[in-house]
Amino acid sequence: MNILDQIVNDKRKEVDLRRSLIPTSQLEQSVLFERDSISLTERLKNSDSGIIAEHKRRSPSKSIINQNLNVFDVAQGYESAGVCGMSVLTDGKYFGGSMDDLLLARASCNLPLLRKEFIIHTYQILEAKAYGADVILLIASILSNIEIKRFSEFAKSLNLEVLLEIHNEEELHKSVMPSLDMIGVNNRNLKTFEVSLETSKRLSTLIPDDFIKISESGISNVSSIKELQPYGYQGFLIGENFMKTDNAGESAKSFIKNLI
Ligand SMILES: O=P(O)(O)OC[C@@H](O)[C@@H](O)c1c[nH]c2ccccc12
Repeated sequence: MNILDQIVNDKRKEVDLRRSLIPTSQLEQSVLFERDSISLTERLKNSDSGIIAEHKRRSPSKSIINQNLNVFDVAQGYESAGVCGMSVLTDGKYFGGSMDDLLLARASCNLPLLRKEFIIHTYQILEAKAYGADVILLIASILSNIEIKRFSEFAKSLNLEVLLEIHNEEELHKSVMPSLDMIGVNNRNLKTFEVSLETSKRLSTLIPDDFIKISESGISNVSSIKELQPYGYQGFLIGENFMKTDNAGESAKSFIKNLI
């Protein structure tokens, strides 16, 4: 069994447990359900940098990245650095994140927030809304075409934007549909952890122009972004490169200064 299969197996158990404790009616009562979403796509369209900065304590590929930062400093730092949006990992077992991280990020900044999670059930989309997210991630390699349709349409009905993540051509073809807002190419293969920016370059021409294109993972310098921009990428998702430093916000700030 590869690591992605393991994560999804654990996630199914976790979601069952969560659903048995907190009914959807309770999630729908969250005050954050009434909040107007902030559009990530609009920010990306109007940005010179396109940086989406991630809060990520650890990962299965790198183990510990940084356990010493707190989410509100990171969120405020990213906001004052001028990023377009923030991605918050909420998986606990493999990434050291939590729903509380999302909630604290929401309370600390006015950035569009992406719930970075392995979504396999509509319940997790309600949770995303109830804890202050503006955008959800759907990972094509773990979902069927029908699930992608059902989940993305459900997200849109809650005024959440949808980022669909792909890693190869087959995943792209099975997923393209009007209920998506952004298509992200993960440069990291989640089954083997291999990283290559060539994946973004290769798939770029196949992504229809109706979607904002985002390149994800393994971006550690400005020259990688300059390399990807001619391929039509308007968003760049960066985690480890900022989180491995003592001050993620300052790191993002100097990165953006060098970029624009
Ligand atoms: O830390 P990096 O290499 O900059 O990567 C960030 C982000 O792209 C990565 O965390 C990610 C992309 N897709 C995912 C899906 C699940 C968990 C994590 C991810």
